[in-house]
Amino acid sequence: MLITPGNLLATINTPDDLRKLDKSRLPQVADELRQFIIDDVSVYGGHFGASLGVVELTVALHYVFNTPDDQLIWDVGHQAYGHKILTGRRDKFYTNRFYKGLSGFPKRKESEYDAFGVGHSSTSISAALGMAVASQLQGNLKRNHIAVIGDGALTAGEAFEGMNHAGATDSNLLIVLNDNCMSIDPNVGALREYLTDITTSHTYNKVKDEVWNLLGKMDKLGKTAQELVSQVQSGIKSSLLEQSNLFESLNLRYFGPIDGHDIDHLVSVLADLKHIPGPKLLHILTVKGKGYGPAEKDQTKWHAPGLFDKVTGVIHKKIYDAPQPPKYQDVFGNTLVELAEQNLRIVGVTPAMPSGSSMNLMMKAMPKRAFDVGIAEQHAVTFSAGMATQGEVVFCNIYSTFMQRAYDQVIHDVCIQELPVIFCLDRAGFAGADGPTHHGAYDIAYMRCIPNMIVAAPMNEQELRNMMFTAQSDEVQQGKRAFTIRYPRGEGVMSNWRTPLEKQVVGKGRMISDGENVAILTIGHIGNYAVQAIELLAKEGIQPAHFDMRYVKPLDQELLHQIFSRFDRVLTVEDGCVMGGFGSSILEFMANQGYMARVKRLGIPDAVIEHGEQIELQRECGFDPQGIADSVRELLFTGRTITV
Ligand SMILES: Cc1ncc(C[n+]2csc(CCOP(=O)(O)OP(=O)(O)O)c2C)c(N)n1
Ligand SMILES: CC(=O)[C@@H](O)[C@H](O)COP(=O)(O)O
Ligand SMILES: [Mg+2]
Repeated sequence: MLITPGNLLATINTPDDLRKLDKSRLPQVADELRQFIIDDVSVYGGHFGASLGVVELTVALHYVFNTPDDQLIWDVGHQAYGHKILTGRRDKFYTNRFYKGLSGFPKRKESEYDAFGVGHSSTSISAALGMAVASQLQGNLKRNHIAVIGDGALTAGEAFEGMNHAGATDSNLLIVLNDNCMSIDPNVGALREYLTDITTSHTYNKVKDEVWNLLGKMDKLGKTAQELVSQVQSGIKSSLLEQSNLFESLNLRYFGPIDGHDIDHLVSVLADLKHIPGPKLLHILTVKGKGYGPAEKDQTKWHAPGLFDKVTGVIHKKIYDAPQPPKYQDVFGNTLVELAEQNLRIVGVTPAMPSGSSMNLMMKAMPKRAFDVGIAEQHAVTFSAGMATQGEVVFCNIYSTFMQRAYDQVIHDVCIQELPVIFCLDRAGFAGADGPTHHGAYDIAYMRCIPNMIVAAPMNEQELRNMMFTAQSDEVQQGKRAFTIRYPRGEGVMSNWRTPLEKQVVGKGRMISDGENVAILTIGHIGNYAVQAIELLAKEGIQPAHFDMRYVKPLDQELLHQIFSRFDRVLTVEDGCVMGGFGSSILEFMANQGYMARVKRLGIPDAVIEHGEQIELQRECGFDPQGIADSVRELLFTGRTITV
């Protein structure tokens, strides 16, 4: 179903159409754009509040700057729906985040207006600076390079690395700081306090007024904006602006704060800034969810609300006849609180995903022992390591994809120092509609090669609880190895999941069902698909055996010896990259032990797998229940696959 645009929006197929309009018509464009986003997301889903908050900014940027020649980069990109709609993708927008449809994030392959692919936060400044420096090297001094970054994304180290470098250049870079005082959950940390102070400080507002007054007189005075700005700045040389403005201290000219919903003012300010060379930062204040009451009120819930009734603001909930399994994240959150009540040394750490990881349960129950550290995965890991040196039992929960940011910290700060930090990697496997930037594809491969690291994956909720229980036990903590537990986005399989906690033997797998001719070895939740595949095969009289290995590292060697002495056809299944993953670990075992067998490995291939529902992507990669059954048939009835 196409969403019907308003009359004016319907005439805008590219930013060129927008730029032909009189400035007085821009508020109408913004209103229609906002309505279009509400209409679309209510029916098709996706990220919501962030895009509503930057509607005016989006229109103003495309109006003032000469996109796509001017390079516009949206940090994270979850707020770029308006940008997509104005840049030729309005009629396809109903496919946003669907299998084979538009990506939910800017993507270079999708449009020339998407200057840089995003999804993970805080890359925009570095990328825009790289482009700006390249433009300089190529003699193009006119091109503008704009990074739009949120206050949440600004908490990450990479944003500061970019600003630190930018301030030492004369590159043509504009950073627009979109400050809405929110990350997904409320933004945290000293920087948030600083931005609030700067927003409310009389001194800054006075300075800001002086700058804008002068810029406003630019035409009459016949001076260049550059001259005027330096005039203002030299006038206040030793003032508070230079001494204590964080951005000024980094050599970025600071402008603002201004109202990011006043489109008229935004356009004038951006038009002025366009003529000011060098690195500069415009601080705008916006409201996440702007223009849609419920989203303004509960900004966390409306970050990505799912489908909703746009008139009543009621978010649709699926109705089931029977109790449904909980999400893995909730099993994690509840079990953590349960464990922390008994073990007073337990602490929790999340980098900016309290709701997404359900760490918010512990933050609420034990506010002093659970920490949201901002979008700062590297810091989260080293901070955890620091606490572990003092005997704290740390559960550091990071989405698998975001843990990629903190790889050095895992090796250098945790494993080399033999610190038993517990990493709970949520969203392991396909993330679904968020797509390749968010798939948790690589964690098995990147964790299992690190010394002093245990890697486990639960097949169900009970297993997750038991793995958490095991990881925090004195015996395992004293073993001085880090402990990774990976589990997927979404629901488990047990409606009655509050099972008694039982300690596991680290590195022990289990047989799920016995069979003949083929052994299926699985790791984690995907083992449930093997169970379904076996049910399908049973109808044909085929009965493979199934083993849930539980631990990728250490592998259950005893069980593997039993398996390879009985089976010469083996299928491994994982919801992670095949290269270097669980299946590879089985091949290594075979090579080391001298076993010969036909082995087929199912998992995520060496390719970028796009977005779609998890099951669609698993099907594409051949490890949905049907695909697993097909592979068993292939091992049984067709030629060789892999021989070691
Ligand atoms: C490296 C990384 N960590 C975590 C996330 C998850 N995440 C996506 S948006 C977001 C909040 C961003 O806040 P902000 O930049 O202020 O943008 P807003 O949503 O407020 O517009 C977070 C934590 C991410 N995309 N990348
Ligand atoms: C844009 C971003 O990175 C997050 O909003 C992400 O989409 C959250 O994913 P979940 O919905 O799985 O928590
Ligand atoms: Mg924000």
